[in-house]
Amino acid sequence: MVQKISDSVAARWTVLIAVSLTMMCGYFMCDVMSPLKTLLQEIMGWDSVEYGVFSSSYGWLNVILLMLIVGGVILDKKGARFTGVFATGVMLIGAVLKYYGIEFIDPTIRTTLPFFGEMRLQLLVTSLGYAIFAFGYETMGITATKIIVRWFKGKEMALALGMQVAFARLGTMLAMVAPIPIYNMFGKLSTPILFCTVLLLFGFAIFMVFVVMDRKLDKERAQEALADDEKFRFSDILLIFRNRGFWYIAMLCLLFYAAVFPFLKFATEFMIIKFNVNPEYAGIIPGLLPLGTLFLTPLFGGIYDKKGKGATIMLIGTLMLVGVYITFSITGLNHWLVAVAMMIVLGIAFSLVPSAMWPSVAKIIPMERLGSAYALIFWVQNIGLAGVPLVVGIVLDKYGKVGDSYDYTYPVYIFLALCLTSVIFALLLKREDRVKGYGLEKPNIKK
Ligand SMILES: NCCCC[C@H](NC(=O)[C@@H](N)CCCCN)C(=O)O
Repeated sequence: MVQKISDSVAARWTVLIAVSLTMMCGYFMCDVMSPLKTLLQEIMGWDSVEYGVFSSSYGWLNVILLMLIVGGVILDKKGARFTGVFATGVMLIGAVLKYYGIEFIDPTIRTTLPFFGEMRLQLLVTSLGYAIFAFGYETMGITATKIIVRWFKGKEMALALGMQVAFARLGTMLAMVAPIPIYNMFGKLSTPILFCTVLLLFGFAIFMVFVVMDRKLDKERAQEALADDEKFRFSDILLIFRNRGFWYIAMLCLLFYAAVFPFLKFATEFMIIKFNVNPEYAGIIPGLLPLGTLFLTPLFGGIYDKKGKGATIMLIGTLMLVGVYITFSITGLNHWLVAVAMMIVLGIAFSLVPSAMWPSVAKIIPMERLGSAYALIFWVQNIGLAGVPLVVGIVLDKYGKVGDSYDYTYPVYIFLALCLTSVIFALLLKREDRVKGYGLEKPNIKK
């Protein structure tokens, strides 16, 4: 049998590292504003609703204009190399616009928009930048997943997917920990964004390593009769829509991720207000979450590969998240050690669910529809990623204002409701697996 470049362990792990590093830079940019929420309020005058509008702009293009689905189509039509370069370029354009908004636009200038009414010009431009960035970032997310499937199919795929998520968490951790020290060093709110933009440029360059190697793989594969298994087809969407297991996992993804990533957008301020943490170090506690997931996601992925129990792993993860938000909701529990302990539990939950969820999609949806399925799940998930921060911002502003500060009781209830509902979908998925025999409880590696 002819050896392909993807048969070389060194080559495929080089590809994984290159793609994961590009994504890591994207994850850093995605959450870089989160620890700056309080400073945005103090320096630029943004209130919680405005911060919520900014965070929800994540879905303006991806969800409302269905651009995430367009990203999936581009991926099919033009392939992973083109789409990766395109998506990283789009991320860069969005990042530059976001930087421009914060650095150069006077926060007092207001503009009037049809339907939306009056708003800060700075908020509008920064949000547009974030919306463009999010389109590139999510498109790159689907592209990265397909690249890993393409290079690792039949090999250590779940471990590779787990490693990519681990790199992603490193990016989120940087976003939690680095912005405030960078701000303190340079005294400007825009500098952390500039820092990320430069890193993204590095991500763009490193993606070229993949481009070169993948071109080689393409040449080798051209000699084989390739199955048409990586295409995005509109007809596939209907077939996926009829699959109940898909909906259970998509809803679980929507609810679970909506209870974690949007929380991180408010977590630094939450640590300051509820646990009286010094603002200078407040980002470090939420930063513990990605730190733990960094090591645990590949570990749990490996366990799923060898021992199975995917549906149970997801159920345990959602139950742990419920425990975290119940603890956060108890008024008297406000020692910073409780915050640290809960972040560790949250980190374990946030490793369990993704490590089992992403490989499980491949057991529910046949290979030829997997690309479409990932694009659709990302789209459903983006509804929560975009909508929940806006709802939390509005709730904080309407019902949580306490002088210049906020009471986070209602937002914690919102997050608790989201994860309680996710438990229901985890249970439904487990039952559907028993009925349909998807094999979610079976190991991925066949003996
Ligand atoms: N190979 C599958 C990787 C998915 C990882 C997953 N990412 C997402 O779900 C993205 N749609 C967006 C996450 C938003 C982060 N700011 C993850 O667990 O990160």
